[in-house]
Amino acid sequence: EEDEVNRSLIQFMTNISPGNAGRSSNWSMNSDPCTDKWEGVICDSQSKFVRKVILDGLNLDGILDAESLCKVRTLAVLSLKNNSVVGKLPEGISSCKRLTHLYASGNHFSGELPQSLSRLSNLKRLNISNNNFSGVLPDLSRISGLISFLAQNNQLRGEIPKFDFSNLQQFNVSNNNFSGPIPYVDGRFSASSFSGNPGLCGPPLSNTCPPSLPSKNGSKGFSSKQLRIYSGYIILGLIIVLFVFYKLFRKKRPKGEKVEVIKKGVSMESSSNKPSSVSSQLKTSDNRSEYSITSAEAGMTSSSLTVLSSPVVNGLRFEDLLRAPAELIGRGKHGSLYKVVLENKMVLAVKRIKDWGISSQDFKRRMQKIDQVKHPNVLPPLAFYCSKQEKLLVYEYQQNGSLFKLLYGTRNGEVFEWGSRLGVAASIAEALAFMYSELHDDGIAHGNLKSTNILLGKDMDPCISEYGLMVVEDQDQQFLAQADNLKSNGPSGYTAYSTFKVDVYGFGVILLELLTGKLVQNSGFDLARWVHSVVREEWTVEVFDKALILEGASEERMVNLLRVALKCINPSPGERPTINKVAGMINTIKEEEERSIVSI
Ligand SMILES: Nc1ncnc2c1ncn2[C@@H]1O[C@H](COP(=O)(O)OP(=O)(O)OP(=O)(O)O)[C@@H](O)[C@H]1O
Repeated sequence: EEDEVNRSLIQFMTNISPGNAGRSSNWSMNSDPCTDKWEGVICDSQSKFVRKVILDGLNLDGILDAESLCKVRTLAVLSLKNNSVVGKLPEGISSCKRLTHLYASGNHFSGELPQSLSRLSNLKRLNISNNNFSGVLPDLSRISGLISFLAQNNQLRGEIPKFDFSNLQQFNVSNNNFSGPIPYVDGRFSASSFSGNPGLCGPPLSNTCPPSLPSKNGSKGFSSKQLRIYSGYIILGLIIVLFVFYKLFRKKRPKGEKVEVIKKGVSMESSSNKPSSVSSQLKTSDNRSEYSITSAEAGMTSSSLTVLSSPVVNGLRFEDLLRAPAELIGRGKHGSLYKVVLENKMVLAVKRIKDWGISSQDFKRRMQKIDQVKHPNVLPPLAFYCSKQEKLLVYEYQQNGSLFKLLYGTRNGEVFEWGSRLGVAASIAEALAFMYSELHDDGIAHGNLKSTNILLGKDMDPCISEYGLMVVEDQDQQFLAQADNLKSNGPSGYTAYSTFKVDVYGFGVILLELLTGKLVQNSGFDLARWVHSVVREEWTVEVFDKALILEGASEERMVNLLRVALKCINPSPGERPTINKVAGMINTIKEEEERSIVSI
């Protein structure tokens, strides 16, 4: 494999300097790029893996052969500043999956940027300024970790993608042919980042955008906002009519009959005789079920669905949920999860909670409390339904799956590299610290923290789901029993306090999973014990995920994170650090990591 790296690098060099201009002298097949210190090649501290290729200002006048270069799978930094490289930035650049820094400024690159560029999910800095690039930009806003994008002095056109400007430290697209409104830049960038694009408008430039054209299928002069308002009235009217019908209708029904939602194979706990008015229409295919309910019941039940503050599902009604096709996608200890596709194509995840002895009032209060605390890395509940028999929670469905799947599923050749893992750990810890600071007095912790409950958002940002839905997992039963004893004659809320400590344990297990890539089945205990036993022998790389070692991740920082994990899974809850402390420790590691990368 080493030979392959040598051959690939030399092939790359041959293509980028066909006339031998500026070719570094000591690249040859019978030497080693790391130990023989090839000019422009920088390796990891143990001289095992090529990390950076830096060939600035060498009059290179060939093409960028990404296919060869990207065979060096450990490459993180490519810098070709101020040469005369020609041709396109090739589609194959996306095979350099670990690339964090790509500097191509000051060359003669031309043509469109490849769409595949947006798949370089680990990219932090991208500089393509001072070239002849043309065409529209790929959707680089998908790269969530991007902190610098410099593209000034090209001939790029089209609209500027909706970057998350709050994450960007550097941004410049001046002197191109971009057009249309500038996305909201959060006051972070000035006109100079956008100037020299005659078609661009809106702040921070001083020209205002022309009013947008009315839509073609002209709704007789209604704006979409007006339309929404009017349709809201119509829906409200319908609900009132339904309600009146329901009142009239109910008088004729025998007393005591309960309305029930019946789903495939899962009949409701409360009564076994199905009321005649409920038809249960079930599809036979596995895992698919359809709820069905008569309009009279729909009229009644709609009043019990509480839609929370998120604007995403404005006007959602219980009937909408019942009518939509629902697919069972998980049946856990605490209930089942359905994927529900609404008529308007919106996809929801509906959690049906099993056996939770909480009163409706307490449940409501709890959900409303949680709804008031918002953090970008915590999936907010959109709505909940609560009756004696049934507790449902509605979330937005997350297409990108869970951390569990990312770690253990088939990865399609995607790498989940060290920097991203560290980022995930830091984001979750920070989000938890924030939630706790807001919800501590109410004693609402997560309660069921594990990698299936860490979902990945659109930009692969981690998102904690099912916050506050559960009370406490098993592993601390002993401690909880003690806590309960204390509680009966001690300060109230002690159990709640312990729930936060249980979360810290759960978080520690997630850290272990990130570090080892090993499966923690249901208990989490085996992995913890195994790690302890390996670590007792001596600090060793045995425990770490092979992929991390191969990538050349810093052993020192992995060990530091392992130390944090071990503190979190301390068998005695009182000894575990607070999540604030944990977040602080992880951030320190992350800062060290970032310093080590940026220092080129
Ligand atoms: N909002 C969502 N969008 C997409 N997938 C989700 C969503 N919520 C959960 N999932 C995924 O669906 C699967 C089933 O979820 P469920 O919550 O039933 O399982 P669990 O977390 O293992 O069990 P439990 O929470 O009951 O202990 C999990 O793999 C989870 O990652």
